[in-house]
Amino acid sequence: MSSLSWGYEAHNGPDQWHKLYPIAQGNFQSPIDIKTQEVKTDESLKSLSVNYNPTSIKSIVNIGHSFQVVSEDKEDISAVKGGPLKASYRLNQFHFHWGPCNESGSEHTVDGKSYSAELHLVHWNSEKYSSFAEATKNLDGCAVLTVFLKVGDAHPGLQKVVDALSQIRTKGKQAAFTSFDPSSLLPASKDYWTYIGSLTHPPLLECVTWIIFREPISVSPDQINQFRSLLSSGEGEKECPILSNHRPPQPLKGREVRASF
Ligand SMILES: CCCCCOc1ccc(S(N)(=O)=O)cc1
Ligand SMILES: [Zn+2]
Repeated sequence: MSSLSWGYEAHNGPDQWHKLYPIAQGNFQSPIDIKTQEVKTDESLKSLSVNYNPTSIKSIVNIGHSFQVVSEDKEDISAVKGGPLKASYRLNQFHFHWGPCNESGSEHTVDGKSYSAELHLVHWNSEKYSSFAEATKNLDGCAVLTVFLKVGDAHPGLQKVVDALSQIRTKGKQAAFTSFDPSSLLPASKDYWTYIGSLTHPPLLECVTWIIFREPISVSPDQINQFRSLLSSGEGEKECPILSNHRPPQPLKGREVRASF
C-alpha cells in the first residue's frame, strides 16, 4: 500500500494502515465501542454550545473515499464550545461514514451495535492554533461532533445534501453548496458521550476530543443509498462505487468514556 493509496479494501484497508502509519496501533485510536455500563456520568460536564451560521457553508466535494461539505474557517463563523471543550472550536467540514448494507456502516458502536452510518462534524481549536492542519498535531487540537444515522423515515435536513451528490459523482469533483445549516442534522437531545481519540483514517493523528450524541437521527434507505452511488473512480474511469468507508472499533487502552447524562 503506497501512502497515497490507503483505502477500505482488503489490500489497503484498516488492517494495513499501520504499515505506513504506525500510530494506527497507538493508545488513543478511534473509533471505539462505547460500553454503556462502563461510561462514567460526569455532572461537571457543561452543556454543548453549538453555533453554526449557514453562511459559512461553501462547497461539497468528492474526496474519493467519502464526500465533505466544506465550511469557511478563516474566522469563527460556525463553532462549538462548552461540554468537555476548554476553547472555541471552529467548524472545518462535515462528512459521513457508511457501509455496503444498513446493518453496519457507523465507526463508533454502542454495546457492540453498529448504526447504518455516522456523521462527523470536524472542528479545530481556533483559540490556540492557526489552521486545522496545525491543530491536528496537538492533543487538544480538534473536536468531532458525531451523530449516528439509523434507517427509518427520511431526514428533511439531509435531503439537501443528498440532492447535491449528483453534481459530485466522481472523485475530485466539487460543487457550490451554500446556505445550509448543519444544526439541522443534530438530534433533539444533546445528551452525549465524550473521550479522547484520533482521526479515524490516515494520518490517524491523536488530536480529537470526540463528542458522540446518544440519540441517532433517522434517514431513509434511499438517502443512504445515494451515499453508495458516489464513485471513488474519476470521470471517464471504470465506475467504482464507495460502498464502505468505516474503520472498525479500536482498543480503548484504559481510556475513560464520560457521559453528560
Ligand atoms: C493533517 C491533514 C488531515 C487530513 C485528514 O483529516 C481528517 C481525517 C479524519 C477525520 S474523522 N473521520 O476522524 O472525522 C477528520 C479529518
Ligand atoms: Zn469521519
